[in-house]
Amino acid sequence: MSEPTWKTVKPFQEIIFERTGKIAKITMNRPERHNAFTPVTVSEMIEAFTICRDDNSIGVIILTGAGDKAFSSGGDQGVRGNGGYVGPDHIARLNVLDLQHLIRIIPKPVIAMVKGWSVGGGNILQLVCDLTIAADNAKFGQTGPKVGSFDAGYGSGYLARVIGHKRAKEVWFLNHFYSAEEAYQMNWINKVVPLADVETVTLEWCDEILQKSPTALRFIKAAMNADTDGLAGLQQFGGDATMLFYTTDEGKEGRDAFNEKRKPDFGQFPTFP
Ligand SMILES: CC(C)(COP(=O)(O)OP(=O)(O)OC[C@H]1O[C@@H](n2cnc3c(N)ncnc32)[C@H](O)[C@@H]1OP(=O)(O)O)[C@@H](O)C(=O)NCCC(=O)NCCSC(=O)CCC(=O)c1ccccc1C(=O)O
Repeated sequence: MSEPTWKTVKPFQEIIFERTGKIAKITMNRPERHNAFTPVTVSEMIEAFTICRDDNSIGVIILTGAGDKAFSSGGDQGVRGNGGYVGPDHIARLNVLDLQHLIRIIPKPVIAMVKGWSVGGGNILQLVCDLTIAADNAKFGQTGPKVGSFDAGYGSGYLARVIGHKRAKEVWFLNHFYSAEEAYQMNWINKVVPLADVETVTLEWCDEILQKSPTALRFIKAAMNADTDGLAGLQQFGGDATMLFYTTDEGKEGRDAFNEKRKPDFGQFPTFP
């Protein structure tokens, strides 16, 4: 595979947002803090993911951290205030929860490309991505109870679905770090590759995914989320079904009949067993 040419999509302060062809890459860019995120980092990621969601020419998204030492070490404890993390607007917030949700509902595959530390809220971001490819220097863990924090949402319930309840409690109660190989054995991640190959392999997976039907992938993602996310997941799946229905002649007949002030003729459309 030839070297990719990454082009900046939009300049940001605390992330890098690039693309090569139909592949977007969002990089948390605070390597001096092991890519710990602030409210600014998170709101920039939300903006970049939203651009990816709306851009029809982007088919798959990579989330990663700058440098080889860390994917992310979670919320920046230096800007943790009273009730959340504080940015330039002086409001304490946990906007990473909005980002987790966005990664879950964005109807395109999101791949975490993990090098080095994947810790705390950073590791939850890795968890909520659809797939994770790790370099062999990656280390995974939750530190919340050590630093006075916890994630009782995806970070607990979804983690338990992914690696099992006993393992998830071990992760949260003991706060150990796990090697990439251990994380792979626990089904926490999809693949471990040498550090030097991690981007090449991630791009190969992206290229394979891009050969597949985007609508099929969208529904597979939504269906799996519906299974784990309750009514919110079903809402997402239902929204996708409505979107498809709106593209059918039967759906359009309802709209057209209303606008033309006539009775709709739904009998003309086939039904399937
Ligand atoms: C990751 C470490 C184990 C790496 O250790 P080491 O290799 O020895 O590097 P260090 O020398 O410790 O770190 C280098 C440099 O970076 C600074 N740094 C590292 N992590 C952070 C951080 N999270 N915040 C601020 N700064 C950080 C470190 O101080 C060093 O700076 P110097 O100036 O050189 O001293 C180790 O670094 C480590 O344990 N880091 C802390 C990990 C951690 O506890 N993270 C926070 C967990 S809590 C969290 O993420 C909450 C997230 C959240 O918002 C949330 C809340 C509620 C619900 C959901 C969420 C959610 O995120 O989903």
